[in-house]
Amino acid sequence: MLTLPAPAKLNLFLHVVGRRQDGYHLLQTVFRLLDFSDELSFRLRDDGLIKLLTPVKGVPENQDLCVRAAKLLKVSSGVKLGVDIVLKKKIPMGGGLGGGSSDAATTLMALNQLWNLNWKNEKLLKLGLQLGADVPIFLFGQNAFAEGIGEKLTAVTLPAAWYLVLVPSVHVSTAEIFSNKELTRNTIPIKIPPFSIWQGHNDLEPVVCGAYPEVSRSLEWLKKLENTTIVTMSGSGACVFAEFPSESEANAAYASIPVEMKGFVARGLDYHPMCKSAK
Ligand SMILES: C[C@](O)(CO)[C@H](O)COP(=O)(O)OP(=O)(O)OC[C@H]1O[C@@H](n2ccc(N)nc2=O)[C@H](O)[C@@H]1O
Ligand SMILES: Nc1ncnc2c1ncn2[C@@H]1O[C@H](COP(=O)(O)OP(=O)(O)OP(=O)(O)O)[C@@H](O)[C@H]1O
Repeated sequence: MLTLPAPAKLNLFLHVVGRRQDGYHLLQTVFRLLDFSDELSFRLRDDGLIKLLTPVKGVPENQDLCVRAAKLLKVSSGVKLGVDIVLKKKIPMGGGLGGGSSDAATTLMALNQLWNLNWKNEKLLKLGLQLGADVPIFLFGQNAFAEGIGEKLTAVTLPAAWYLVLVPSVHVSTAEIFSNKELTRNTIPIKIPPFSIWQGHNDLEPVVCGAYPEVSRSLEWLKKLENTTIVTMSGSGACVFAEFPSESEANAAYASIPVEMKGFVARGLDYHPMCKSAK
């Protein structure tokens, strides 16, 4: 068994700067990888079948992003092998933390190894984008400024930081938020680095807060905390987070969350845990 992590991400800001003709939105965002991961295990099969031994509740096996990733790589590479996958989910689903996309990226990297394909990272990145706009960042393997629909990536160095992430108990559909009439799509594009991560905002946040009062309440609660450097929503929500310069400040804030709120503290990473540079 090959066991590997699939980390979560945060969008430190998320600007919607336009819309493509196919309806996809042009974004500018900074992705930060988190020390908070799903765990995937892979066992080679020589009968060519792709099996998820631990189906996720509510997600049919053939729609699970790791199964879709494995099937796409199998068809694209023409390999005759298969795989058994065991997925231990920890990242909240539909939370804006990119869990499904990260599972897909880890699957692509694992099978590239297990099936001896030796595909270059760039080729995997292109394939990954077919599965979702958030897949490329996990294959890129380090914090990045992203443009386009999330696939034009420039590495960025971010300060050490800890995050208190609140997980409202609502599921937000990314497609629904992007298609909302109230969404503004005209934030003025910023120049590629240098820029300040602290001066950004998330254009999807007012739309999600309008539709889901629990997200709004969680955000308001975070905004009252002291010593935060960023307070915003990640991706299309529902998760919201506060950034702190130290672990003790993040833990102190976590200790004070009201009983009805759920969350966790995680350290910001510099690299994906599967990246050589991370070791
Ligand atoms: C909001 C973010 O999480 C920010 O990182 C991503 O842009 C979303 O990435 P994702 O979850 O991988 O999204 P996808 O599975 O590619 O797209 C889901 C749906 O969201 C909408 N969508 C997504 C990304 C984008 N740049 N513009 C869009 O309009 C499209 O309607 C699409 O059908
Ligand atoms: N392995 C998987 N893990 C989580 N969700 C999956 C998986 N495979 C498919 N899905 C589907 O994808 C949807 C979005 O999942 P995910 O947890 O990646 O959302 P998200 O964090 O909001 O994504 P993003 O930040 O990329 O918008 C889920 O509601 C689920 O139906």
